[in-house]
Amino acid sequence: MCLTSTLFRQRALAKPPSSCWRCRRSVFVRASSSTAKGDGREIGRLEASNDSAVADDVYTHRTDDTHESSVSSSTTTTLADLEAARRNRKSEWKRRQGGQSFLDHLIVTVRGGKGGNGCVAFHREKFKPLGPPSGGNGGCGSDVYILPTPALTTLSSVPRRVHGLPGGSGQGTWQHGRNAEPTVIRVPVGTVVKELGYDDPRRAPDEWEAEDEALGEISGEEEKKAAWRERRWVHYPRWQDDNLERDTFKQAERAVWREERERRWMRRQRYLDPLWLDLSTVESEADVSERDVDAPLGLGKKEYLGHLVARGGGGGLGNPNFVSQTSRSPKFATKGQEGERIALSLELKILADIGLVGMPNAGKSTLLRALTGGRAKTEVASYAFTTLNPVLGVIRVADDGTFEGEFRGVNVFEETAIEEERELEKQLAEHVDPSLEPTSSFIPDTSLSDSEVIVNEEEDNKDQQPGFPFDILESFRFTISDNPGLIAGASSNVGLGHSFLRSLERSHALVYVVDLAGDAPWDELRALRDELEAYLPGMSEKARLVIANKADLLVPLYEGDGGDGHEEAVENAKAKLRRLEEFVKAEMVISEGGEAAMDVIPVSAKYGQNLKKVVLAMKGYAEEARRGVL
Ligand SMILES: Nc1nc2c(ncn2[C@@H]2O[C@H](COP(=O)(O)OP(=O)(O)OP(=O)(O)O)[C@@H](O)[C@H]2O)c(=O)[nH]1
Ligand SMILES: [Mg+2]
Repeated sequence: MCLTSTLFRQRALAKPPSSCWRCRRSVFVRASSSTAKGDGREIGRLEASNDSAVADDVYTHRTDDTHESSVSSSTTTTLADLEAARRNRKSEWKRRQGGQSFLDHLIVTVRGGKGGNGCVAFHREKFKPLGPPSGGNGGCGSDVYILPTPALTTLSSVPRRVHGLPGGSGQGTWQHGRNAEPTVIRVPVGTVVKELGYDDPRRAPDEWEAEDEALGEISGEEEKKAAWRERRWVHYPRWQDDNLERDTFKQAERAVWREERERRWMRRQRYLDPLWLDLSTVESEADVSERDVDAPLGLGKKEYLGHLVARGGGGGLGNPNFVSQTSRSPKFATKGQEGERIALSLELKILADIGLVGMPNAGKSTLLRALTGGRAKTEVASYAFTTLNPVLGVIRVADDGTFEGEFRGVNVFEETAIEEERELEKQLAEHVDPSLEPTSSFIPDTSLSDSEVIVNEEEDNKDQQPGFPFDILESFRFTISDNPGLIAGASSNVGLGHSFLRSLERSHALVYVVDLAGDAPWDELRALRDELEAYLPGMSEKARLVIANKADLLVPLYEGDGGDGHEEAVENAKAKLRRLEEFVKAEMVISEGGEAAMDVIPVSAKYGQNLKKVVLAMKGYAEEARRGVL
């Protein structure tokens, strides 16, 4: 049943639309139609059952019945789905704010190249006025491949529409057209490619539906028939009418139709087994296929192009192909075939050893900056949803647990450039002090002079080069991904939704980050666990550790040491931490590791306190994962 009619009956639409918005045909379907016809098998049967209808039926291929069956499985779409889709669009839009070039989900429409046309020509030579037919065949359109490429880290460089190149047309004196070069879509390693299903509303029409659509706009049977022929045949100049009368042409037309029907049927079969590729490793030809032993000697080694996703159309046939006993000089040739059209959904899953999961403002980005000594360029600010897309950081650890961030000696990790820029803009807008310059990303140690601060920043750049002293100490490295904040209700796309969690699916271990200074960190933990479960049942079992951040706020470090209220603050902080630990013991067990409770480590990411413990624990998980224990 047509989706638009369903929506109308649910009163989601005020009046019935004149055409189905998904397949864009003006067929409006009866409410009583059967829902059992929705699969591609049925479509294939209906297509195949048109056996005897040849010349008159060739241009009206898709009947209303097939239209009904093709859209019948959409009936399950409800208003809640539409609302979820709207929220999804909104959260995607939010994630694209601020010129973010990171892209981890994309729908790409792919079209194989069109085949070149065949040629109608006759050989001409001196003293030989009536030469044989000599039109060349058209070349094949380009096939489209998809190739995982290690140099890419985001899908932003992948075009949304990919059209293969057309094949060259055939020419006189038996010159065949050139086959088009293959087209390669390069995607980052870790991309999952899924073909959109037949009933997916985001799917673009395939090559046959596109033709039906174009022909559907033409009124009158004769005109449709003429348009159908126009798309398939090339005639010798001024011989079109004559050709249409001839039996040889009618025979050829029937043969073309039979072959076309077979291709249509095969295309529908493809919907039953949609493409699904997990491109997690870099592949080479050697991994995938054996070399063809029958290939001619001396043939250069073929470059590996990746996985074939859409075939280019075959080239048209030149007029020598239609020579027969009864027709020695056929004056027609076929045009090139359309390439396959498919819609692919690309999802990028970042592979990190550890994934940070926490509410907005819990301090995930500050933690990543502290662990990498500020090398991971993730934004820190005091408002929710500062981080809009996952950011990866590499943690380098020495044997004794010293990590690079600690080694760099930066004291405080605070608000980064964006927060400062906003502050500056605000002040400029209020005309406070136009000469105000943004300060350094870090608040330096008060014992350093201004000139030393600058040196510190220069050294920061130098550290990127080889020869940094930590290179000698480093014995292990692992990756952490900082993620946008997850909030209760994210599963229904509240906030930024939880689409970014797809990156965490492939992380070996997850670590919760909660704000210990908040009112009820245990409630935060519960909500986080529930959201992970709502996203993917069983996903919360990957969580291994709870980091209780912002411990410094409970017991101020630099003020009142031993002063009034300090003892009391310490006692309160201890009591809160104990309560959190009890909650974790009671509710957050690691089932895989034999019902053990998760560790809770209080830290201050901002001031780099107690991070060594965190690093050692994370290192343990990463090592376990590499040994295949996790
Ligand atoms: N006092 C104190 N403040 C912290 C600490 N860690 C983070 N903050 C502050 O908390 C605020 C939020 O920090 P972020 O690192 O941006 O938090 P986030 O979890 O990445 O937030 P989103 O990206 O919005 O999800 C910033 O103002 C930080 O300076 C800490 O250990 N102590
Ligand atoms: Mg953040």
